[in-house]
Amino acid sequence: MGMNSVERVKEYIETPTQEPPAEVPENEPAPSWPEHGAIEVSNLALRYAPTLPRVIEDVSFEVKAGEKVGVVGRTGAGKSTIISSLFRFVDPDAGSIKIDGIDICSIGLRRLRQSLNIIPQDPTLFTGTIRTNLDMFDEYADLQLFEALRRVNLITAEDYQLLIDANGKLEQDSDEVENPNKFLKLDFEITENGGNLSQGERQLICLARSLLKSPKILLLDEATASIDYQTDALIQKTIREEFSSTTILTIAHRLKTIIDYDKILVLDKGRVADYDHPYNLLNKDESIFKSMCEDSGEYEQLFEMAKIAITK
Ligand SMILES: Nc1ncnc2c1ncn2[C@@H]1O[C@H](COP(=O)(O)OP(=O)(O)OP(=O)(O)O)[C@@H](O)[C@H]1O
Repeated sequence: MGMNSVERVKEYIETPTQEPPAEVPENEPAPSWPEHGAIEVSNLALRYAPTLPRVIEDVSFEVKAGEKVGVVGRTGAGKSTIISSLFRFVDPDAGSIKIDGIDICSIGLRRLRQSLNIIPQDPTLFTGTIRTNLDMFDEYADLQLFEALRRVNLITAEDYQLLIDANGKLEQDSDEVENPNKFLKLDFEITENGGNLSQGERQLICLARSLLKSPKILLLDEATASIDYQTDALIQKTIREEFSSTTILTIAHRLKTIIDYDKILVLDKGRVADYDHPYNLLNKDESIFKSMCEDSGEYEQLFEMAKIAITK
C-alpha cells in the first residue's frame, strides 16, 4: 500500500534533515505571520497529476482564527488531500488558500511548512529520549519540557509540583524522583519508531512538542486504531484546554471527538456537502453528518452533546 498524503506530510515533518526544494519566494510574509491563524479556501480544485482527474472540486470554506473544525466524509472523500494542500504537497489546480490573508502559493515552501503544525495519525518518534523528541534543537529548559508534559497530562499536576520548588526551578534531578511514570524522566529512552510507547502516547508527545511551539494552526489526523479510551480523552482534553486560541482542523474518525467543535466540514466526492455547526447539521432534514451519527449507534448522546455545545 502506498503512502497517503498525510503520511507524506508526516514523513516530511519527521525527517529533520530533509529540506524543501530551494525556491525564491515572491512575497515573504512579515515575521509574525501567521498572527491569527485564519484560513480561507476559495474555489479550490486539486489533482495529483496533470493526467489524473481532479479529486477536489470547487471547495470553499472559511475558518476563523481559533476555530475548531472537524473534517469528515467517507473514505476517499478528500479529507487528507485537503489537509496536505495546506502544506502544498498538492498545488491548487484552480482556486486559492489564504492564511491570514496571504496566498500560500505566493510564499516560500519552507516558511509555509514551518508555520503549520501537524499531529499525524501515528507519529513516529525519533530514536532518542523524551527530551530529544520534545526539543530537537535544545531550545528549552527542562522545566519547560516538564510543563509541556503536564499540560498534555502525561504527568500529573502533583508530580509536576514535586519537580519544582517555590521558585519554579527544578528542585532535583528528575531521575531521583521515585515514580513509575516514565514521562518524569526526560532521559527515558524511546526505542525505534517510538515502539515502547502507545500510539496515543506518541500523539501526546507530539502534542507536547507542538505546545512548546505554540502554533497558530494545528492539523490533527485522529488515530484510527483503537487507542484506549483514557488516552483518547486526554488528547481531547489537551486540545480543548491548551489549544483554545489555536485554529484546529481535525480529520475525525470518532464523531464524539468533534461533536462539540465549532464547525464540521463534510466532504463528499471531493466537494463540500455541508459546513456548519454539528447541532445545525443534526437538525437538517437530511445530512451526511446526521446519517453518520445515526450509523454510529450513539445518536442520542451525540445529539445532546451537540446541543450543549451550541449554547456555550
Ligand atoms: N497520491 C495520490 N495519487 C493519486 N490519487 C490519490 C493520491 N492520494 C489520494 N488520491 C485519491 O484522491 C482521492 C481523495 O483521497 P483522500 O486520501 O484525500 O481521501 P480521504 O477522505 O482522506 O480518505 P480516507 O478516509 O480513506 O483516508 C481519492 O480518490 C484517492 O484515491
